[in-house]
Amino acid sequence: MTSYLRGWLSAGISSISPPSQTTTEDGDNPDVPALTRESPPPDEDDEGSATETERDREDDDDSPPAFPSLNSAQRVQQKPSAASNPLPKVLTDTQLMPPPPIPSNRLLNPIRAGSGSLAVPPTTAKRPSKKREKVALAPGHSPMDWANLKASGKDLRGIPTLMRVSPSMLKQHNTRDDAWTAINGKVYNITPYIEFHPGGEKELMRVAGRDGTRLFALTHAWVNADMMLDACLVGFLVAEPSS
Ligand code: HEM
Repeated sequence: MTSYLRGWLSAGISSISPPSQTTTEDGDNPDVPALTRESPPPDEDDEGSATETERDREDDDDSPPAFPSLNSAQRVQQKPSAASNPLPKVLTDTQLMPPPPIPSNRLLNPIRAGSGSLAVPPTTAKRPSKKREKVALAPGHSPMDWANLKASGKDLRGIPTLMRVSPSMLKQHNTRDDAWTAINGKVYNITPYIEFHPGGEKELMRVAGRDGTRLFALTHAWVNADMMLDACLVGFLVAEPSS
């Protein structure tokens, strides 16, 4: 180990010439060792005499350089054998990827299939027993008008703060002018919505004064009650307080 280090050190030092033999760049600090030039440039005289004739010959060559240069991108782009074969290669039927398999009947018709990840929710998969009536809404009562009314900032709740509503409290709000219903645990004042309901007043009033979650879901599970009635939120349905 020691001999290895010694050998390595001496080899390193030998490549550095002693300060006395070198001329440093600034020339006035002989203590700083400088690297010896392993291959000093040839003498100027030598260079001149050896290449004189070659240089003369080069100077005589007046042929311009190739343009575009031989390895330029421009040249490469022009290169493809497009000239010889201008048409792109067309794959035959056997070379093409086969078409995907035809989906099974079950995926195409989830309602008939009965279940499966693509099936519609069971609440609306069943044919309604009664004919559904869509009511002609009075002018100024379109879904867009309802959205505008909600956004107007008008009070549609009829109460100052949100409340806990028990089923017995809910029951008291069952008239057209004061109708509340509960859907998914939230209690809404549905009176302002009556004239905007596409299913009509009569159908909507079926849930007045009671929990309408089930009937609502059975009728139109796709309707987002939370979004439709957010401005009418009165409070939250709670269990009857024990007396
Ligand atoms: C309580 C909150 C309710 C809200 C926010 C509400 C909202 C809506 C909306 C947005 C539609 C139009 C749906 C569409 O075009 O796809 C609709 C239609 C309808 N709703 Fe309601 N609804 C409510 C309650 C009820 C209730 C309790 C019934 C009674 C069963 C009912 C019966 C209907 C009917 C029959 C239609 C029209 C027929 C149809 O579009 O297929 N709705 N409702």
